[in-house]
Amino acid sequence: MSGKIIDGKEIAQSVRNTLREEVSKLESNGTVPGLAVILVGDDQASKTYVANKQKACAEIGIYSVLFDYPASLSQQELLTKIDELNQDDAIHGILVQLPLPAHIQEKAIIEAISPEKDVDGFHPINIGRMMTGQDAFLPCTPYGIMVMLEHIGCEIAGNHVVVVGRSNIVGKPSGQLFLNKSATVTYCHSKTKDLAYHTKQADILVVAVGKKDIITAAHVKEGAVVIDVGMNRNEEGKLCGDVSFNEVKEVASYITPVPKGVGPMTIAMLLENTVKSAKKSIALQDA
Ligand SMILES: Nc1nc2c(c(=O)[nH]1)N[C@@H](CN(C=O)c1ccc(C(=O)N[C@@H](CCC(=O)O)C(=O)O)cc1)CN2
Repeated sequence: MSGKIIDGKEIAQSVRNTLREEVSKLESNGTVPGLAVILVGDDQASKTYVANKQKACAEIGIYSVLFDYPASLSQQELLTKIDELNQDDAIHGILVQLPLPAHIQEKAIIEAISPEKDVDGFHPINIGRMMTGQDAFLPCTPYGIMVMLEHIGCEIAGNHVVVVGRSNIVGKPSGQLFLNKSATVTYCHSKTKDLAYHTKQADILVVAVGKKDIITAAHVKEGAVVIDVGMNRNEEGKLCGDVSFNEVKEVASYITPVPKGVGPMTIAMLLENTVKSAKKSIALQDA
């Protein structure tokens, strides 16, 4: 079997096309969705992601404003800016690009963002809402994975999903979203004994570890759907995921590539959350 490649770039484009129409309707009713993007420090990859997020906003008519700070910014200065943005009616979403410099506590920053503007879906209130099946801003990468699977018509209920990785922004919430859709979910991590035993049970395998080639063909059941969230560089400096793509695609029924797989979906879902927040703010004004 040779797996079909899930084209994240194409699916993200179709999400953006739908959003462009929604933004134009909002605009004609006097609301321009607004996103504040906060970048602290000089991390090159973060600069690229932030630039891509702003470009995607511009393409569909979302107003975005960048606050680009040096790594020396204090935690208090950042908290003050977030407080100001929480109160700014032109801003519907606030995004603080991660990782932050070591002297700034990620938890304190995430918790300072109003849950109603938390378009990254990282605030404990949104995580709690997601866990209890309430309406919430969903974390963009896990949300993007669900949209990709829906796009290919992948059955979730009753299927066994194995998530490799337990980060707060990808692994843990991905498993929860699958559970919400009635999958049987197993989490694997650095202390898991016999990783291949578990991953071979997966109908859907999600890999978010950040280690090149951690998943090979020997880890994958014939016909499984494989979602690679890894973002690594190989010996030649080229982007690659956590999955040995060339060999696993021969075993999987579907597989996401890196690049042009999950990454573009992360940005598309950020736009989706920002538009959702703008719509909610209008509903609140009208109530
Ligand atoms: N505040 C946040 N910080 C971080 C998040 C997040 O969702 N919110 N996720 C990651 C980084 N990330 C988004 O910020 C992200 C990573 C990768 C891509 C992407 O489109 N990748 C491309 C390749 C890009 C390249 O050439 O370097 C692809 O896969 O095709 C988008 C977003 C950590 N921080």
